[in-house]
Amino acid sequence: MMPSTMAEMWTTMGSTIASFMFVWAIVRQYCPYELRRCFEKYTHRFMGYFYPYIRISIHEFSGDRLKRSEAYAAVEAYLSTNTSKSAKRLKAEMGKDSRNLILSMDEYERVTDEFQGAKVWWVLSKSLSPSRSMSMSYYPEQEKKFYKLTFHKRHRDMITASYLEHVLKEGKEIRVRNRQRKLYTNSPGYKWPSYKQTMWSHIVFEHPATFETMALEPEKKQEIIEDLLTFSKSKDFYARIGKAWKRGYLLYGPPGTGKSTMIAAMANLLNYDVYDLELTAVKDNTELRKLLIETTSKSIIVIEDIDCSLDLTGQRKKKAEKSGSEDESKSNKERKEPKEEGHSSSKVTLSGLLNFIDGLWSSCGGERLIVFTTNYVEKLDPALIRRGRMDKHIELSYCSFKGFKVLAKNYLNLATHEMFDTIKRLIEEVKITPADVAENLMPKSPMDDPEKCLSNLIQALEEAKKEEDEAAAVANKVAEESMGTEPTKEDDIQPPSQEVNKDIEKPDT
Ligand SMILES: Nc1ncnc2c1ncn2[C@@H]1O[C@H](COP(=O)(O)OP(=O)(O)OP(=O)(O)O)[C@@H](O)[C@H]1O
Ligand SMILES: [Mg+2]
Repeated sequence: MMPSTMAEMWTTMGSTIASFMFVWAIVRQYCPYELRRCFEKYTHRFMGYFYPYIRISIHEFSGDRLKRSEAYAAVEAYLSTNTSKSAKRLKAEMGKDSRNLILSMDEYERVTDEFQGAKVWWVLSKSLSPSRSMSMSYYPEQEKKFYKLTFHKRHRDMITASYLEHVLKEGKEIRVRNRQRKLYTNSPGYKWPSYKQTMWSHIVFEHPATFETMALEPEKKQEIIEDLLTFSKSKDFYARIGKAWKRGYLLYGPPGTGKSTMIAAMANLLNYDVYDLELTAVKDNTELRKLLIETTSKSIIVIEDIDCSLDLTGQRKKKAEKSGSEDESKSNKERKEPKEEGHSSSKVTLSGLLNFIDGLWSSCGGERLIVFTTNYVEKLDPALIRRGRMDKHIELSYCSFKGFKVLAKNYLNLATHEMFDTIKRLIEEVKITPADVAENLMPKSPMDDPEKCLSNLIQALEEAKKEEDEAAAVANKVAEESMGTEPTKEDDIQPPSQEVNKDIEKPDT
């Protein structure tokens, strides 16, 4: 019987579609994967003739399977704030600073959104990867999640041109606002290949360091802050000059001068994640590249003690053999020596590392800082730290009086004090690291008042000065004696103990 009115025609069509949907739901539940795919294909073709709606899917992992899709993450964030208010089943995840819960729609939940008068529907769906039907599959079985956007075909142009752009833009902004920053590390226990398993493990990044609390010359501090902020706002500039949007920082100086602290301050200033890359745990250059691909935008990739991580200088082994006995005499305050055990397990080469920093892959993923730290800047291969790779070299050195004042404000809440004059005189004569100053300013018992802490510091400075003077006197005496008698035997001259800390060793020739 032919439908007599428009209303009847729509009803008939509606019930046909509903029947198809019902059959499809059964097929989806019980049929093998191949059969289901085939059924889906022909159903979609058939429905395409009658169905006035268009569907767009945004998958969590794209075909390359390497990286979570940015579009998916942006849609997820957009829906978490904009539309999940109308959803009835929600997922809750911990938000920024572990203070609030972020709600987002649960699987198969459907929400409605409106844009410029058009109604659209979002559903979070999932399908099974083919491996479920292939028992010999290489990859473990996986669920593939995707968002489905449905809208009427008359809105096609508007949705594809404006609405999707609006969703992505807003979603990205929400992600930056809400995201809990993370500290990642490359886990040695990771087994490759495993489908979609990330090579990084992470915890929440909660380091409290800021540039404000760092003991540093104010001008230097300001220069670094401006450099970082300029970088973070220079997307268009980098695009215009045809350069990947990344910047390399080399932080060098003796132990305890604030290199690691500065990395935390950088991350806090820019609101970036931190990837702490342990090079010795990276098997080879290929694995290094995979690690790089998995890092996200707005992040700092850190390689601490770069000179210890790999045989990057070509002089490392020779040095280690030669300086065996010297090392024993050095205090543990001195600079770290290379970790020999790392060399045997890691086959990462200098060229692999250079590629990591500025090869073709390094431009994937956007806004990134690469930071190296070292105690031995002269030992590094010049190719590794040349400008363009490590764009900014920052020396962190012993504590100045201005640096001390920052620490006194942080630790004792003192802007000025009569004992400051004595400290100023001593600190200008003695080489003391900010870490040592900080340690002396730290109250050791609840009874310790600021005066007690300041006098602890003065005592430490006086002792250090005495040691320096004695060491200098011994060195002078030895020098005088050797000049007066035998030809100079440089090996016999012991440098003053503080000087050992301070000077960066010259590379072997
Ligand atoms: N410039 C600084 N400003 C404020 N605090 C500092 C500074 N330098 C060091 N400190 C304090 O000393 C401690 C050690 O500093 P940090 O770990 O940053 O030194 P480092 O230069 O990374 O040393 P290493 O070369 O041994 O890794 C920090 O916890 C911090 O409290
Ligand atoms: Mg450090």
